[in-house]
Amino acid sequence: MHFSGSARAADENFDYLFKIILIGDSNVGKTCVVQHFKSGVYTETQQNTIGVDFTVRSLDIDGKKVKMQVWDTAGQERFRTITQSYYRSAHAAIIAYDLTRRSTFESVPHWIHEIEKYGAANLVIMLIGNKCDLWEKRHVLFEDACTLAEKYGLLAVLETSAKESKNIDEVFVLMAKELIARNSLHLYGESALNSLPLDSSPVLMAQGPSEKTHCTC
Ligand SMILES: Nc1nc2c(ncn2[C@@H]2O[C@H](COP(=O)(O)OP(=O)(O)OP(=O)(O)O)[C@@H](O)[C@H]2O)c(=O)[nH]1
Ligand SMILES: [Mg+2]
Repeated sequence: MHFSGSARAADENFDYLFKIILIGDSNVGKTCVVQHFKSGVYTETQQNTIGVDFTVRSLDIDGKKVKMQVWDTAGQERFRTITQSYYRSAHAAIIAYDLTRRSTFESVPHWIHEIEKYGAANLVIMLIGNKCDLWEKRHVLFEDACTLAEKYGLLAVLETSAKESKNIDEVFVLMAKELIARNSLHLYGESALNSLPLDSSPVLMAQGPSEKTHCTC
């Protein structure tokens, strides 16, 4: 198990700390997504993750410092018992599939059941379809992902590309905003309800924030 995050003293000042677990089948690109989020860099070949890797990046959301602690888990079956032990203390989960491999999308309900089994109640769940740069090899329609997200009450579906820098920061910013909103609700009770959107349907982003229904990447 590797721990790649550093906890320097300067990093200890923050308004919010959120722990996010990143799950999904092996080779869907979880590590590439996290590395891009951390450093803005895409590295072509990754080693399969062993156990769980730990990454931290702070975001500025409306003037608040939000520390995002991301647990990049191994998708390989043999590490399941290790990764399952991380669900309990996560605030949110991101499930990744590879939109060029249908089987990785068909595994998504399995990953949702894992969250229900091992995670805290009402964990925020987001779905990402990675490798949208390979649109010619697409085997999962964005519409199918939206249907699944609605069925399971997920927060959002975004199609991403770690390779071509598409929607990576958007995933984590959207998650941070949702967690801040929920945290405010917890702290301030019903008055905070007024600041939340009433529509609970998933946020759907095929590529950019302005394109909500189809993928052109
Ligand atoms: N074309 C393309 N390839 C990608 C993208 N993201 C990752 N890959 C490639 O997909 C392969 C798997 O990426 P990883 O990030 O190691 O996959 P993982 O989900 O972390 O796999 P495990 O650690 O085994 O769970 C690598 O060869 C990457 O270069 C992407 O956005 N586009
Ligand atoms: Mg990995």
